[in-house]
Amino acid sequence: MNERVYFFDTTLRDGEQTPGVNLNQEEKVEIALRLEQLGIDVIEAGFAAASPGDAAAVRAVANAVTKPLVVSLARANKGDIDAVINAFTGIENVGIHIFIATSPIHREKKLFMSKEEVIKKAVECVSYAAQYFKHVEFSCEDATRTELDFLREVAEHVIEAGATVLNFPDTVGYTTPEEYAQLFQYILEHTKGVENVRLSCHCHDDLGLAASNSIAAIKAGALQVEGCVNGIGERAGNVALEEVAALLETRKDYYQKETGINLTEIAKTSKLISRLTGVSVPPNKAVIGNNAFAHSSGIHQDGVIKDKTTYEILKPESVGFVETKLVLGKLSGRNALKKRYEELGYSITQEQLKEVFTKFKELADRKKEIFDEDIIALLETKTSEQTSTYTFKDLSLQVLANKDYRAFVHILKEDGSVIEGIAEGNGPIDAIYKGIDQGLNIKAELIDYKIKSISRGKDSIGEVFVKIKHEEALYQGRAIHVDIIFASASAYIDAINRVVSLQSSYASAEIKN
Ligand SMILES: CC(=O)SCCNC(=O)CCNC(=O)[C@H](O)C(C)(C)COP(=O)(O)OP(=O)(O)OC[C@H]1O[C@@H](n2cnc3c(N)ncnc32)[C@H](O)[C@@H]1OP(=O)(O)O
Ligand SMILES: CC(C)C(=O)C(=O)O
Ligand SMILES: [Mg+2]
Repeated sequence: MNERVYFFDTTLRDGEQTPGVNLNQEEKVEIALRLEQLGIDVIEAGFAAASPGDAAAVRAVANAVTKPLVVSLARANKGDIDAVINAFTGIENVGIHIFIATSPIHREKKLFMSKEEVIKKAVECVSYAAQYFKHVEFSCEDATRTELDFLREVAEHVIEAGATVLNFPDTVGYTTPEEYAQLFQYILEHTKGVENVRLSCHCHDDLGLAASNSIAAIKAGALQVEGCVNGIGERAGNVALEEVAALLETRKDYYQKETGINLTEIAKTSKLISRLTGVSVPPNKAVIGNNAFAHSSGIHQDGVIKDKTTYEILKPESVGFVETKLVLGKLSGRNALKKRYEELGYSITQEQLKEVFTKFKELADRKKEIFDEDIIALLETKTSEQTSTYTFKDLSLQVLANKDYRAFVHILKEDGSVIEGIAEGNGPIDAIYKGIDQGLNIKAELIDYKIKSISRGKDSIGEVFVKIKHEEALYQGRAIHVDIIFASASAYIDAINRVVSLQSSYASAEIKN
């Protein structure tokens, strides 16, 4: 039978120590209820002595949740402990978390206490709190910079005084996986009474090792992991609990541990915490980042289409995300493009795919990300161009001394010849349209011109609609392109193609008659 690892969430306490984060009572309760859904075993709801508001929030959280145990942090002094006792008066399933720093740096430079004084304070406080709480967690702050034999000494004393959980925080993110594992092994092997308590790890990410250190501690025998969803917290943050949970699940074969975490709740919990704290999740963040299940290169996309396990070790739906994302862009291949068309309801032949893929790559060279609207537009453009007599080729513009424009427009005819039209106008579009008229020797009046962006972002595709009048009849034209000048010229030529096509159908009707 696999051992059970307990998840202690301190998003509402250490997480609130993230610079700029301040959660009010309602927000703490909302997050706590979600943490309960996530399957968190212990919720550290705050630091009762920090402010009357936090004491009230800690109480409100304890009243709101049913299953998880709720604790409040307290320094090793009677005042802080009394604040927790008062906050939890009359509530079941609560506990206290008392801490004092044990490292020489903190003893000498912050607390101004000797080893003996630290032990005395710790014992006094744990014994006092144990009269009120069945669950008393004790933390040796800055444990990873503490002499190992002193840690053992403190541990033995507080176990005797009534502590039920012993936590060895890597307060400043200083330790390494090997060293942290050795700390737990040492405590487990040498501490009297250790079999009566649960050992806990608490890692900060100052050197980017919070997850590696936490997992090393678990492997070495820690049965509780403390951290925050989204990895928020003081400085570089705490370990991201979702990473530890996902790792223990994905590599159950190796770690052989059970947890109470409902992985499918991770996405919702992460989003709520991000919204209420205002701390956004980086796109590349493991498990919860926007890109965590997005594949952008052709070879990966091809693999994932054939079988997701080629490039996914975790199913997005297993952590509450809807689906794998294939992000279309410059590095995508035909298989991903075809799949997206099919998902959007367009079935295309290999021949069509070949043609549209060339346009797709041209577009992708100009745009960072290709959206669904873009690829639909590509397909539609292709269809309308199939019947075109004239196609816009390129143009150049000159600004004249009087601020008018002169346009040199090149139009490709069906037979491959290029027609040039030159004209002046009071704006670039006016000059281009007059240039097209001149080149094609046609007299059309522009009745309407509209431009809108089809997709998202600064490099979005522009869609231009034009309406022209020719010999009393109205014709519409439409074109899309990332370059709006290109789209404007193409839309006008599209309308002219409709004039030409109607004229040629009249002509053939007359011949038949
Ligand atoms: C590693 C961690 O994350 S620890 C948790 C950190 N979280 C917080 O500090 C958030 C809440 N903190 C607060 O609101 C305030 O700091 C309070 C209300 C707790 C205390 O405020 P103040 O009384 O003004 O003290 P201040 O914060 O300036 O200094 C901390 C004092 O606690 C002492 N102290 C620090 N840790 C402990 C401890 N674990 N046990 C006993 N005393 C401690 C310090 O030595 C210092 O004492 P001093 O005033 O005699 O020099
Ligand atoms: C209060 C303790 C547990 C803490 O947050 C730390 O040492 O990082
Ligand atoms: Mg901490």
